[in-house]
Amino acid sequence: MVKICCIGAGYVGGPTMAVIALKCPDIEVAVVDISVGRINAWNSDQLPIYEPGLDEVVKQCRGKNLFFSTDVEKHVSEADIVFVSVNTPTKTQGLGAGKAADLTYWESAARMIADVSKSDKIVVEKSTVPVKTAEAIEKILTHNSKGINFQILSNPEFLAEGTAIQDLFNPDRVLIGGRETPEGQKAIKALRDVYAHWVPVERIICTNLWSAELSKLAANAFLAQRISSVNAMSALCEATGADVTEVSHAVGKDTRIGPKFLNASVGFGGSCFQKDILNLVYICECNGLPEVANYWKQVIKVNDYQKTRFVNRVVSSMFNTVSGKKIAILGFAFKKDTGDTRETPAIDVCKGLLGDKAHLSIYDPQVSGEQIQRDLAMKKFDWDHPIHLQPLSPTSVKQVSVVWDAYTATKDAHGICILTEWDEFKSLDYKKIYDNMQKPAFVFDGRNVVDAEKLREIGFIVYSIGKPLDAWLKDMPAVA
Ligand SMILES: NC(=O)C1=CN([C@@H]2O[C@H](COP(=O)(O)OP(=O)(O)OC[C@H]3O[C@@H](n4cnc5c(N)ncnc54)[C@H](O)[C@@H]3O)[C@@H](O)[C@H]2O)C=CC1
Ligand SMILES: O=C(O)[C@H]1O[C@H](OP(=O)(O)OP(=O)(O)OC[C@H]2O[C@@H](n3ccc(=O)[nH]c3=O)[C@H](O)[C@@H]2O)[C@H](O)[C@@H](O)[C@@H]1O
Repeated sequence: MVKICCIGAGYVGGPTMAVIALKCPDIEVAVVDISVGRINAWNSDQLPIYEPGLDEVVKQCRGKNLFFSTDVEKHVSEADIVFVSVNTPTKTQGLGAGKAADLTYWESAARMIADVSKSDKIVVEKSTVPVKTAEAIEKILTHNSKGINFQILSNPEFLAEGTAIQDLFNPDRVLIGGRETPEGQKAIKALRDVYAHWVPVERIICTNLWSAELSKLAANAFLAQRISSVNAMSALCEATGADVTEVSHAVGKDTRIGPKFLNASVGFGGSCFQKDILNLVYICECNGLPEVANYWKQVIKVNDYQKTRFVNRVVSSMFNTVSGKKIAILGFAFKKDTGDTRETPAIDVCKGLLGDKAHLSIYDPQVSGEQIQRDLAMKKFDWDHPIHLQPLSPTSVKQVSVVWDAYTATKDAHGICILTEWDEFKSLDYKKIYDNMQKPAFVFDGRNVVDAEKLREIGFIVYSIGKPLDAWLKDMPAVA
């Protein structure tokens, strides 16, 4: 029986391995992690991450051919294929701080693999890494190998949170990069055989190592660039009276452009877009390509601009101050159907409003108060280090309360900011909410989820990203 071990039981390692176990009953899969809490949660009824459909997949295989364990060394030494799916956050200190990927966790995993291995292994980069990482990993493994043969493959993951199981069941493509030697090709075939249990072979793309590594960074950069493009347009729409939804629709109808990923928003978030683009920028700079670096940097600058623009819109609309005012924040996760808050635009928007002395009442159906408090107190880039290495929850940020339903959050509020597109925000009883708010009552829809016309009929002053402005808002222009 082929044995797989995955180092890192996070958002990628957990769901990916659960699906491999489900689709490949002839393979034994062990997911290992140094975080005892995370592994305990994977072995309980309350999984450590919220992902639609994940519970069922885990329930079907756990204890049969899927195991979660903290015995990292045992499972690595027994495995034929070792996936490495550990954090690759942005460096916070030293050379390349604020841009380069921090490969500390990857390197320590590689050294451990070399230490405990007694048989040949295929080592698979699942984490997103800088192009050429495989070369460094190869060096670590071969210099410490005691004669064991390691083949390195790059097999980046393209799943999106909230749809991880769907994406894994039916991926657009699986990408496998390896050495162009007979041994490298043999390793590629072994991994292709795993995916071929359920992925049509024409969707399994095999390349050289560097193409696979770079394709992952490129894919995330292209996706984020689309959002920054539409968000840049949203500012121009507000200035001209065009409607960004109509513009996106018209642009996306061109089959060369396509309709997906053209929703204007308060900004993109999530653990990867910013981190991976910063990493790409750093690699370009290191390779003497400042023009290319600046081109991609602009995607992040526009994203920051969009968040600042939103905060300024809120403050300027409310008579240029939110000091002492209650603002309800609906949604804190970086997108719907996940409890993940890493690099969520809500952090920057909340910090911006707190900077203007607002009182925030925050509601998100999947994010705990403790997490929100930690996020609002955390330093930039700390969020993507392993949980057990993150700062313990500090004292709560005063002026912030976290509540468990939208009606409590909005009671007596002066304004509402919608920052995540949770479906439930579409069907709230906005009449009831309006009646319980201070007047004039404002809604700032950072995700274009509400029916603005209906809300205006109720009496709200409504701001929707990239849509023609209410007369009130026109009179109070926001400067980003
Ligand atoms: N979150 C996402 O949707 C996606 C993430 N990625 C990439 O996948 C990688 C992992 O991301 P996530 O799963 O989100 O991270 P995560 O933080 O959820 O999980 C990583 C896990 O690795 C563990 N770990 C770190 N060092 C370890 C070691 N030496 N031995 C054992 N366990 C160790 C940590 O304790 C943590 O539980 C990153 O490179 C990310 O860029 C790629 C595609 C999608
Ligand atoms: O490498 C990764 O981590 C992953 O990053 C993204 O996945 P994810 O961040 O989970 O979620 P997305 O659906 O891409 O959304 C990212 C952010 O963009 C925002 N977004 C998305 C689409 C859109 O049209 N507009 C928009 O503002 C979302 O609200 C969210 O804040 C990519 O979609 C995945 O392919 C990739 O594997």
